[in-house]
Amino acid sequence: MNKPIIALDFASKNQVEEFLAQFSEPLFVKVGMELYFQEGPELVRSIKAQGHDIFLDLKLHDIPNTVESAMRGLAKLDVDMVNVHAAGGLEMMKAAKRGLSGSNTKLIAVTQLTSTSEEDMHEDQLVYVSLEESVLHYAKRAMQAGLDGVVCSVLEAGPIGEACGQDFLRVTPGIRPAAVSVDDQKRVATPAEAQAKGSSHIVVGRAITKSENPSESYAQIAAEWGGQS
Ligand SMILES: O=C(O)c1cc(=O)[nH]c(=O)n1[C@@H]1O[C@H](COP(=O)(O)O)[C@@H](O)[C@H]1O
Repeated sequence: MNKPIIALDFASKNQVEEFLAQFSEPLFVKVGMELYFQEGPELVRSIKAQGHDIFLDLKLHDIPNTVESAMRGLAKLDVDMVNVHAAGGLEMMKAAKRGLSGSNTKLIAVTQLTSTSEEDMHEDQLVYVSLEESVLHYAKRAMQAGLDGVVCSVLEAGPIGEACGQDFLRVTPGIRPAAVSVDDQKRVATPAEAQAKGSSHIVVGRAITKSENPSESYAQIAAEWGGQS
């Protein structure tokens, strides 16, 4: 099983270093927009040099040419995983993949954000299929574009595994241990549910980073998920 991916949603390098100092083992961490826009590629290099795996979550969504060039730059960081928005379309996803050619970085596509409910999707996007159908459609397009997998909620991980194969990654945020508040997430599940319903990876932020004892919360989540901590 894969390690839980810890979302390092912090605003500064100091906060990240303070957080990482509480762990003695190599982690799989996610660097997202908040941190990357403050600290840039230098921090990514430094986290990598400490032996951690990195999912660089910048959710690219632009015209194919721009995304391809941006990915060519990100490929040089040699991170483990990056993402785009599937809503950017088949050609954009193919272009993103071309930009990464020659690197070992896995490319996944965000389907419908886990903060989106079916009602939100209808109102905001005027998409009137079910949320699961929309997510499945995006997953099939991502597979057609040659991507390694998708970001989805635990609720869609099983159907995507059946439609796209078990090797196609189902990276699932929106993870909440039973006692932790849901905040802005709408499609949530516990680590044990993620395990039972076919996620390949879980992404956990606040349940660890805002915990009184992050390393203990991480160990509990990893044990419930069944991954190595
Ligand atoms: O691409 C992502 O990582 C992502 C996609 C998605 O649909 N939902 C989602 O929550 N995320 C990210 O996953 C993390 C979840 O954080 P918590 O809600 O604090 O566990 C955040 O860093 C989000 O940016």
